[in-house]
Amino acid sequence: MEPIITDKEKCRKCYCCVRSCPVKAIKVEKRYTEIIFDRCIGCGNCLSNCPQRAKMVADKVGVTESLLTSEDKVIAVLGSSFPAFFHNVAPGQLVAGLKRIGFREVHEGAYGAELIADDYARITGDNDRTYISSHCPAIVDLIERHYPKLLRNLVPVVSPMIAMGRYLKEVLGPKTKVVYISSCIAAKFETQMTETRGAIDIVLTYRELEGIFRSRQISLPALDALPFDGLAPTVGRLFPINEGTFRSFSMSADPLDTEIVSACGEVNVMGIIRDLAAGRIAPRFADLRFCYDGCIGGPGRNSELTEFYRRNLIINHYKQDIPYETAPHYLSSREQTGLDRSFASKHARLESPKTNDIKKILQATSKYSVKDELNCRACGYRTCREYAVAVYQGLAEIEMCLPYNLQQLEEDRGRLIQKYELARRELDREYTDEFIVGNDRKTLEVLDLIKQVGPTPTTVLIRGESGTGKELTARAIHRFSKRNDKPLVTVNCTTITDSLLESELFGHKRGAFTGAIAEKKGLFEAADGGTIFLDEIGDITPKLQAELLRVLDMGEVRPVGGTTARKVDVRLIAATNRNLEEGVREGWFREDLYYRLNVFTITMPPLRNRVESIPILAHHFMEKASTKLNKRLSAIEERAVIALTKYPWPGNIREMQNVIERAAVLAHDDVIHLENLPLALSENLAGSPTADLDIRASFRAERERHVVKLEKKLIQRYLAEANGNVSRAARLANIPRRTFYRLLDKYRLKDKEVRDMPQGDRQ
Ligand SMILES: Nc1ncnc2c1ncn2[C@@H]1O[C@H](COP(=O)(O)OP(=O)(O)OP(=O)(O)O)[C@@H](O)[C@H]1O
Repeated sequence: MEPIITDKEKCRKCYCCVRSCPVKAIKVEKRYTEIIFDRCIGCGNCLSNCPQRAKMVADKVGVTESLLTSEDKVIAVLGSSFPAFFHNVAPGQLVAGLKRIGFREVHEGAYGAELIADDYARITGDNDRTYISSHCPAIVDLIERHYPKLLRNLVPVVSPMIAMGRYLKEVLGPKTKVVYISSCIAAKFETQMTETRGAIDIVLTYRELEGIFRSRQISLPALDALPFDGLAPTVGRLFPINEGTFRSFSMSADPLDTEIVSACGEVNVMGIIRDLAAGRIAPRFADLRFCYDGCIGGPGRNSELTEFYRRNLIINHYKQDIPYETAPHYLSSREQTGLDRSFASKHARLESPKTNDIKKILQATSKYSVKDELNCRACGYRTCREYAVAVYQGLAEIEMCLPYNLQQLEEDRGRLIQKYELARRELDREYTDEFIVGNDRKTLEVLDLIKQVGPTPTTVLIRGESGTGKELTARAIHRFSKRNDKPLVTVNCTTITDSLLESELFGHKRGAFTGAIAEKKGLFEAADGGTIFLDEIGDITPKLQAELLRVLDMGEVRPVGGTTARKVDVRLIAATNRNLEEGVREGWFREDLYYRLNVFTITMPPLRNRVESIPILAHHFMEKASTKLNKRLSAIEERAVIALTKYPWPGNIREMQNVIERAAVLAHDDVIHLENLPLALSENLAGSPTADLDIRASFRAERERHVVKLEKKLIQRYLAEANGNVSRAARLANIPRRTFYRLLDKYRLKDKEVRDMPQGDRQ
């Protein structure tokens, strides 16, 4: 099993591991990130930097436990940094704890540094080439996997850990099992290498060992100290701290000596390795450790302690007299141990992209020029180009680019808003689709015009005061048209600013104006095949008028910032309450557009000219209000109807609808009374000289109301008797089917069957 594992469920693809990996050994999969072990150097950065703890050390506790219960002689070796981890207990108590869990002997790994000291001094004294220390397994991996050119510069000697393993097996026999305990993750990788395999059986972290003590309920401070086994190290105990190599190997370390380079920590080490590989520097010896603060800063360190404190703990341990009980066989065998090692190139070469490949990848993430390359590092790579190379090599994904993602989201948002708007408009149409109510001559004339012009492709201009039903008429025209299965897009030209209206109607290209970060389709395109209703057309700018004329003349739209036009098939219905003729005379409305619009005009009469329809409209709005307010209103008091008919209605039908809704709210019983109407209406009625007229009007209104109710009930009854079959219901009623449909429409009795019936059947 690989030493580091990924919990795929926990990984949230935040790219922290990608960002912190010095050799980009992380592959981004669809839902998680994975380590590429051929490239990994075991530095453990991905472990320390994963906020979700999705990257974990593969647990070696289980195998250690079963080894301890076997017949084998199992020896524990404490890495030289152990005093900087187990700082609350005496070293002897730790030894006692280890023996309690079954280790036969406990050694200090620091002795391993002393084992290799002579070889180091000898080899690095030979100045035929630059030597790079090989005691840090992450450095060895770095060179073997990424800088094979420097292989010959590595000191051909094993690390202190491997030296200890080989030494112990030499002295105690090859069947002895050695468990090495340290803060180093790369050590776990090192034991698996062909060149070093067999020396150490298991590498545990200090934390894993702590876990074993906990599970066995062993409290170290409560134990009596026991002596260490084997040979006691001296200067080797200083090995884990920064520059400890020189003390442990008895080498001189003059800070002014440019022949010797000593560095620890990723940034420093990577810089030196690059310099060495490029031949920029050629010291006699480069002592390198990948972790900051040396081996006391390993990924498995005690991070509750500061570097300074950890360092002091090591120095104090070095100065202490630690009890040892050395068996005689340890005193003679040291000379025989073979401590040399070889290195091999494990360089897994990834295919390098060509300039054109990089360009294509950059373009796929909307980077068309150098200016677009933000190098923001959100993806984990230092530059957009490094990231593009990783995408090419299959290590990264296009979706990792944050600015690109944001742009995509913005585009999607734009598309969704547009879809939502269309859906909302359709829903509005579905649920508020109203029929034109009124039985006065002028309303009937309007209905006739709608029926005539509806099925034609003709542009219609609807004129009339505000609230007279212009939009209702536009909807009715669309319903009567052959396009009624396609969208009706309604736009109020005064609700958005002129510049936005243009892009709203015709769309825009990316970068057409500040904020146009993505291309957007316009409403004309959204209405393709259907109808667009431009309300308040008298208020659009001359520039927009020109564009509109172009759409009407050529049947094509040109997006803002675009050079090419797109064909659209849209029927235009426009409405205005402004005097366009005056506009033409005064120059604020283009004459050519005026003539283009004024092909078929429907003028909506103001409510004051359709007084006859007021009672029926009032009842219609009362029913609407009942449904909306969930009230059972059944009548409007006679006096109230008269007051409604006498009022001049400056706000037309909309105003009346609002008045009735307000009255419906105020009504205490199921009748709207005069008192429920606004004062302006009731006062208008008081002392009216036309009382007779009022009574006549009220009689007509009452009769109309009763007739309407009766008619509706009859239609419902016939429909029920015919089980919803309209043809049969019409036969039962002995009226033409078409008339029956008209009545169904009038009373909004469009049951499911009627709706589902093909259009032709309804004629
Ligand atoms: N003949 C009618 N029958 C039923 N309801 C009507 C009628 N005319 C208008 N309405 C209702 O009155 C309200 C105003 O109508 P509409 O929005 O069509 O008027 P408009 O002339 O387009 O107004 P504006 O000029 O302010 O845009 C709507 O709720 C509409 O349903």
